Amino acid sequence: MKEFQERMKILLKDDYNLFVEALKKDDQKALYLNIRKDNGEHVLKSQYIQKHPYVPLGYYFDEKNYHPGRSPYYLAGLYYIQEPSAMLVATKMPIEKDDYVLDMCGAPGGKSCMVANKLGPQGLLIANDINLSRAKVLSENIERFGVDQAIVTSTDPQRFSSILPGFFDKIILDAPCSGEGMFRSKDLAEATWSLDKVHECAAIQKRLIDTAYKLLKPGGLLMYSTCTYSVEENEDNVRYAINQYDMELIPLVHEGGMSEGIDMPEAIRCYPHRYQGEGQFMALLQKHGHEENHKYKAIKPKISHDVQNVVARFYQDNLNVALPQSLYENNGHVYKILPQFPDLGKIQILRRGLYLGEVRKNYFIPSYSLALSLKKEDFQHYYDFSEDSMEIKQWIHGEALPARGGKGYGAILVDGYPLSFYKESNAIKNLFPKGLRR
Ligand SMILES: C[S@@+](CC[C@H](N)C(=O)[O-])C[C@H]1O[C@@H](n2cnc3c(N)ncnc32)[C@H](O)[C@@H]1O
Repeated sequence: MKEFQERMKILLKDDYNLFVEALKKDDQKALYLNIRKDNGEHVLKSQYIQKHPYVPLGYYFDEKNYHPGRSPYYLAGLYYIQEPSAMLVATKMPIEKDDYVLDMCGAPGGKSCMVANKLGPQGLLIANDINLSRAKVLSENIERFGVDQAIVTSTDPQRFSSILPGFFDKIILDAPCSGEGMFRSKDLAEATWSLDKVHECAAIQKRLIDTAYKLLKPGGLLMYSTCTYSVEENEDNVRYAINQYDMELIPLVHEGGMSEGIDMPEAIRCYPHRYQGEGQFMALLQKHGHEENHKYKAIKPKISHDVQNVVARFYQDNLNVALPQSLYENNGHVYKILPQFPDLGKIQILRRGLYLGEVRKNYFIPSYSLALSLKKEDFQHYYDFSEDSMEIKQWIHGEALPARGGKGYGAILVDGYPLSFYKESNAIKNLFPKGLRR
């Protein structure tokens, strides 16, 4: 780590001591609200939060006194907990409602869920991570946010190149990196850093830039970001993109505390002694060139009449919303797909749009994600309990509740926000996912 410290001294000059002091402090926690949930701010404990100055829907919170991650509101998808500098990446990415967006290295999903906050019904997000177990977490977070314009995949992004060249309006490349921006004081004493690692990461990042360029539409935007300070992994790679390809650096707006890139005023660097958050780098690049003539295959609805009828009957008997127009069934698992969803061939897909639930024999088991994508008024039946009620504690623990005289499927709500489905007969049977119970 001595070598890392020497490099930081050269990089930061007079600021180095301030930087070392800042690393002694606890890291700052933050969250942003899910735009799909009305009035989400009211569920936050106002005495422990502070509005993030530059992130719409973003808040810092006091982790010593407030644990929003433990609240049932978290399980109801009201917010995403993310490091405050990392939040800037998707905040600074200009996203239009009907954009097709790829999050190449998406897990656990902090940027993907914020992109989903900005997309409209015609938009598309492909959220990918090469690592399957991390991609599963990404998929769970997309589920919790009730997103229906997203496909979650786990593949080497290079594999998209033959299927979707020139397809995306926007790509976020939040690259795997040496992670220097996440170090705290104690890390400085431990040998977890090496220059070899920096060079290894820089090489991987260049290959990811190559792929991103192929996948972008002419005129499309690439947000390149890392949580590290090394110039090799940041400005050098941005220069590589500009020199190697027909790409232009688009200036990002610097707000209080954000620093310029090294000899690159268009880019943003965040340092813990200047900005309330960890280390972060981001730069926005635009691909030049003319419209290319590629053909993409859209995924077609695929469901048998019998299965569709079972799902339709469930909607009619229990919900106040129409059955989605395009459904896709895979071994009894039913998804709502959208016309803009491309056919991804043999790429491993973890989530193909909104997962509605499973048809077994001739009945339908509605999913947690369906519940979280709906509003209170979309259910014909529900029981609404407060955040700190015994019923909500029992529910999250996986217990059934005593019957209250209803029949069939409905939603358990926490202060008006759907948390999961239940099935009532002689008890209120718990359909909250087993893996999330606590
Ligand atoms: C910095 S993290 C991404 C954080 C994420 N964007 C977020 O905001 O929650 C980098 C991710 O890149 C993934 N990764 C590593 N190599 C990759 C590759 N070649 N292609 C795609 N993802 C990769 C890692 O599994 C890791 O989850």
